Amino acid sequence: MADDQATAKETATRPQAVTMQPGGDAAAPATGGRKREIRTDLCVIGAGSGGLSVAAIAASFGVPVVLVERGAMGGDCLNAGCVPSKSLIAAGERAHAMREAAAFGITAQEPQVDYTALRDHIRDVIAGIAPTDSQERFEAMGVTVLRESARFTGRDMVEAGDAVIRARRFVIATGARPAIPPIPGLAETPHHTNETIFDLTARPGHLIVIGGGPIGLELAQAHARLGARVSVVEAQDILAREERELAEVVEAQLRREGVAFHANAKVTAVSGEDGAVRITLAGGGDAGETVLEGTHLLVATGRKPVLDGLGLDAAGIRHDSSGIAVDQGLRTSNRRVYAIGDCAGGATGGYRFTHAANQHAGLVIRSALFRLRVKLDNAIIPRVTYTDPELAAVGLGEEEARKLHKGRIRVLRFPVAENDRARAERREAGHVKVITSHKGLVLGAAIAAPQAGELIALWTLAVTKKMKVQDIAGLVMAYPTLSEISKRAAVEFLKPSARMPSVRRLIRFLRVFG
Ligand SMILES: Cc1cc2nc3c(=O)[nH]c(=O)nc-3n(C[C@H](O)[C@H](O)[C@H](O)COP(=O)(O)OP(=O)(O)OC[C@H]3O[C@@H](n4cnc5c(N)ncnc54)[C@H](O)[C@@H]3O)c2cc1C
Ligand SMILES: NC(=O)c1ccc[n+]([C@@H]2O[C@H](COP(=O)([O-])OP(=O)(O)OC[C@H]3O[C@@H](n4cnc5c(N)ncnc54)[C@H](O)[C@@H]3O)[C@@H](O)[C@H]2O)c1
Repeated sequence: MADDQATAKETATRPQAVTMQPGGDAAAPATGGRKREIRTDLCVIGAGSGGLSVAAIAASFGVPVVLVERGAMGGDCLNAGCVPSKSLIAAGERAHAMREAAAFGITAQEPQVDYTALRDHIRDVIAGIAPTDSQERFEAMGVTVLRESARFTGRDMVEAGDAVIRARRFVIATGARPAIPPIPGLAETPHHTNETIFDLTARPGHLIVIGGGPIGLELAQAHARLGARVSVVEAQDILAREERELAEVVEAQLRREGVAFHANAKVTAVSGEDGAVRITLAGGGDAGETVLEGTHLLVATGRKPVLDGLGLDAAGIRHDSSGIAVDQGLRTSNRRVYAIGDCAGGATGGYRFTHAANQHAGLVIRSALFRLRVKLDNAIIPRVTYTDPELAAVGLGEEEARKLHKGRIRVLRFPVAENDRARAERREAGHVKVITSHKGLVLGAAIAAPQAGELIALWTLAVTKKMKVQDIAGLVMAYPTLSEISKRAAVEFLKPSARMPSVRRLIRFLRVFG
């Protein structure tokens, strides 16, 4: 989903079209079919979250833009990522609520799940959002949309179908795809990734998920709630990039819901056919070898940038396995070319989120259109895993903060179980953890709680605006809301001062005045 698109009111000046020879050189002798040349200010490759945002904002300023997309408009987020996964998760929540209803005095029921109808729900949500990202909408904004594969043929030239595009600036936003690990037998064994799992029309009997990161866990919990038996196999700890104490909250909840975990396990072999897969593990809590037998296999072992066929070398653009190398201004080694979103490596730090791609888009606009100096700040990008409870974090974690601030930090916690709203809803697992400097500057926060993805907004503001935790402690939060958890964690910062003898002496002294 592209952000920041709604502002494109005026249509952009159209790019100029002329005819030229193959190979991209207007002066070259004709050697075959003629290519049409398009001269434009901005050429964006990829119409996913990042590319659409750049195109929409540039068009809203009347800048001529060519947008090249070889697949579905909207990219991964709309078609195989955020939107289908959150639609599936929403269905899982409904099923879970039916099973858990007895605690509220309502007869609990085992939900009957129709996976074909579930797939239709997912498709319907995608179809509802698709017009926002559509070719028609972007053309109406004045963007020239080419449904082709783009390839650099020179430092300032891209070929796309029968067009050669010469642009002042290029933005590469080609996204990422599932990274499939080289496990013996995996390539020959039927398996799903995020590109196919949302098309299931029957409930998996036993879904084995390889990869205990955000994708693996979100989909594991959703399918378990929809009635599938689910096992997760992970080479490291579960949600290894997050703080252990918070990842453990999520893991414990999934275990309670019946998900089996095999963490710190090595998959040594995969075999089988449709409906009957076998995974052989070494480690994972068992001394020897374990064999898991399942009906379906989902591979969620990370993402790799989509760079194939882009002709990066022809344009002098450096890249490696983490993506296109960019500096803090999102510029590649070719100064005319930026790279944003999931395909970018280097200074982006591998933050692969729709909102990170949108943030990149905003920076590129300032740099390419207004020639301003821009600088990425990864510390202000929140990350959320949409399990239940959700796990959200922003800024520095405890270990990182301790290192950077030479141990002079404060760690504040407050449990969800002491929040009245959470109690009323019987969703008491988790806590908020806030890291500050010894003077109270908010360095980071992490939350495992219901709606942690919403709650992290306050801490994202605090980190972005370099606020002090005392500012949060002084906020009036509506009662009863989950947001009170954040305030109560902030108040923890002030508690030691309430115990200071000097403060108590002052109160005793002030009593003298009546
Ligand atoms: C299952 C799943 C769930 C996710 N959930 C979330 C979430 O809840 N929140 C969140 O913030 N993020 C989430 N993400 C991540 C999010 O989807 C990505 O970070 C985001 O889509 C990246 O946007 P992008 O523009 O970089 O790439 P994409 O959206 O992937 O778009 C890239 C586009 O470029 C096109 N392209 C590639 N090469 C070429 C070429 N040579 N010529 C022309 N076109 C080309 C592709 O066809 C594609 O349409 C999720 C991802 C997955 C897989
Ligand atoms: N809620 C969100 O915002 C959201 C949701 C899903 C995905 N995403 C984005 O997509 C990215 C990719 O997600 P992901 O979960 O696929 O990747 P990830 O890299 O976060 O996690 C993949 C996990 O697979 C494990 N793994 C790798 N090879 C393995 C093997 N052979 N056997 C067992 N385990 C193995 C890794 O140790 C890792 O923990 C995320 O980093 C995130 O940026 C975001």
